[in-house]
Amino acid sequence: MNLRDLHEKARRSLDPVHYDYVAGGAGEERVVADNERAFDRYALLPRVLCGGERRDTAADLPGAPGASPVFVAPTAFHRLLHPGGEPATARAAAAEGAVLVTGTASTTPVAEVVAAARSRDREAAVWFQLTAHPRREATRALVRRAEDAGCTALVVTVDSPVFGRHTRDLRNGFTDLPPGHAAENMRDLPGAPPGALTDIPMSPAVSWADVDDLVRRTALPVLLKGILHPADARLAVEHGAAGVLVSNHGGRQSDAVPAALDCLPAVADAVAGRVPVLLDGGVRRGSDVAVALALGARAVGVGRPAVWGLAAEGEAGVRRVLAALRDEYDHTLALCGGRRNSDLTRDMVVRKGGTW
Ligand SMILES: Cc1cc2nc3c(=O)[nH]c(=O)nc-3n(C[C@H](O)[C@H](O)[C@H](O)COP(=O)(O)O)c2cc1C
Ligand SMILES: CCCCC(=O)C(=O)O
Repeated sequence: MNLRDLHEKARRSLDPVHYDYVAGGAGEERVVADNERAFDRYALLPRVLCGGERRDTAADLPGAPGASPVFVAPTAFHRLLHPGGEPATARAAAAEGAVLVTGTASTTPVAEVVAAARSRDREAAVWFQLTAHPRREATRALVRRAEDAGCTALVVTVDSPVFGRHTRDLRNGFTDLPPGHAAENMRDLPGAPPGALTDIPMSPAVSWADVDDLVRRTALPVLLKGILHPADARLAVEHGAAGVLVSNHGGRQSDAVPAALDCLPAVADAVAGRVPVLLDGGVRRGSDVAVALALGARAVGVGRPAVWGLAAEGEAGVRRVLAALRDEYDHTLALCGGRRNSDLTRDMVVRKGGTW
């Protein structure tokens, strides 16, 4: 199965405006393209004669021991893309042992998303992606909803002090959710009526003090999503983050940043093993997973590939995407002479074109 076929099927089945919302990014979409292209710049240098019959690709993640090394990155508005919505995605992720990061901008309340995941696997880990609200009481209420729902970690998006300018959405005039859809987690939050994209307000005032407040108030591990600068990775650890997610939001915020993969080694060096480093952006094949793990990631997220699976075939489509990536990754690991994820090391990734 080729993930490109599912993408094509999704493209045919979606309203073109909604397709553009998912596929598109900020500005000229240079970063969208670069995230994928970055993986093409590297090759894997295998080790041989490593002598092991069994492989174990499980990854220990905050609030998710033994998870798949491929997780579902948070993406908004699943009911817009398939009637099964977030519950379909959640069941698929749980069935594949993959962490689902469910979003603030979910079209299903977080409690229902977690319940759907647990209906497949009682131990399923669902993390909650938090967009900090300009009003602290609203942010705290969102966190409480995630905690009460049974989420096992919080993923705070830190790359969105303002919303990215999505060129295609601006051209298509896509600013509001169609009638019948709402950002359900925002219901009855102070000052945040549901019903429009713009009702998930972002806050340019968010700072490290908010991270401190969050870490103090919740017992859940707090990961920061959207770290690119190694100095911020260091700060994240100092402020009590339980993990750092290297991400440029799939090229949907700034169109002037490096590919996520190109930021990974420096962030991994800065974190120096103190907390897990994760990555999302441009992961499309099992060998991409291997390159990212070798360059210092504990696990990698997929945004658009999971959405294409959902739009094309609902729960079964998401499962196919996650199963294919994990299976291809396992095969790549075998070809690299690895038995576990930590067998992939930085010396096994080389720039294409030779180094002499
Ligand atoms: C349609 C769509 C919606 C997204 N919504 C969110 C969101 O609500 N919060 C967030 O932190 N990231 C969001 N993201 C970014 C993803 O979490 C992730 O960083 C990105 O999609 C990874 O790149 P990839 O699509 O190349 O895998 C969204 C991405 C897409 C494509
Ligand atoms: C308005 C909700 C945030 C969606 C988002 O983060 C994205 O589309 O990239």
